[in-house]
Amino acid sequence: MAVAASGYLRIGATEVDAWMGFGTGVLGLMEAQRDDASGARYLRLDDHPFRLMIEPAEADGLIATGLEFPDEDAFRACCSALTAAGHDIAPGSEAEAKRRAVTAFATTQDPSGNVLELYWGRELDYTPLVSPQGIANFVTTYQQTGDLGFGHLVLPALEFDATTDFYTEIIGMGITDILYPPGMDGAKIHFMHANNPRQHSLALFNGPHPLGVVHIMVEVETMDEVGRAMDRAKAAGSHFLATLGRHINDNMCSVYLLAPGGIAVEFGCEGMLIDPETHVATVSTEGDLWGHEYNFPGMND
Ligand SMILES: Cc1ccc(O)c(O)c1CC[C@@H]1C(=O)CC[C@]2(C)C(=O)CC[C@@H]12
Ligand SMILES: [Fe+2]
Repeated sequence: MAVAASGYLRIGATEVDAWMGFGTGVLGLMEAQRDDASGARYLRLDDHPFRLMIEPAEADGLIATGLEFPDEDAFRACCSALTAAGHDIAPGSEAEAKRRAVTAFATTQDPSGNVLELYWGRELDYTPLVSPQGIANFVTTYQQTGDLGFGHLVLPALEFDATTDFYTEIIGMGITDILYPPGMDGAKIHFMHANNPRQHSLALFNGPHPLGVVHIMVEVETMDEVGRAMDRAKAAGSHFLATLGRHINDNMCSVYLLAPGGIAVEFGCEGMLIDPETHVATVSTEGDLWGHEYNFPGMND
């Protein structure tokens, strides 16, 4: 029943071209050409046909998170467990599955209302990944073969305890660590891993977020690629949501940028891996070894 990875994100954008310009020009992701009459555009990080789907929308924000299951049995078992626990779940049509390049998927919501697409059987893209910014590799695999997923995301979870139980008991994630961020009274973050070594694939924050996602993260192999992305972000006039810093829990050295429309994107390197089978959850009272000075829009006005 354990989920394999955070596979893809569907992002709604009021200005799709601007998002694509940021995705390719600043983040260095590759645009994937796919037949799509809806005006959606696609970004690749690896051999998955896309990891980010950027869709024209009335409002900016996260539309859905695609969670990958290892096979049909695991996918069906999770769907059955959701139904048994009283959650609404809607099967995706064949055409909708084709658009996502998956064999089958089903849509549901976690108890805080975050939309999830559970899927299995992705059709891979064999054409070489060519980053428009010359990034050799995004970190989505380990030991050549294992899938680490696209990166990670943090979802708002007002129903914090019920949502945590939903991911650990039904989706099959494990708690990696729990953070009480210093200076944020009552704030709590649950970092959770899927059945792969990425330290966290999905985290829950016990507050609201107008965009439906607190941030998303993509990882590169070297500090130089983080630095080069910072130069491109500066040249493009992107807002830096946080300065360069290194997290304690996953050792990630990263910077946070704002994409057009406002979604925060963490861009980092050197993320630590864990053994999902044997990992023991810990509790942190600090988020950073150094850096990550936040500058939320309007904070210093
Ligand atoms: C603390 C931490 C560890 C690993 C991560 O990948 C990571 O993103 C974080 C920071 C999480 C978190 C956030 O996303 C938005 C703003 C937050 C709530 C803060 O203001 C402190 C912690 C931050
Ligand atoms: Fe993060």
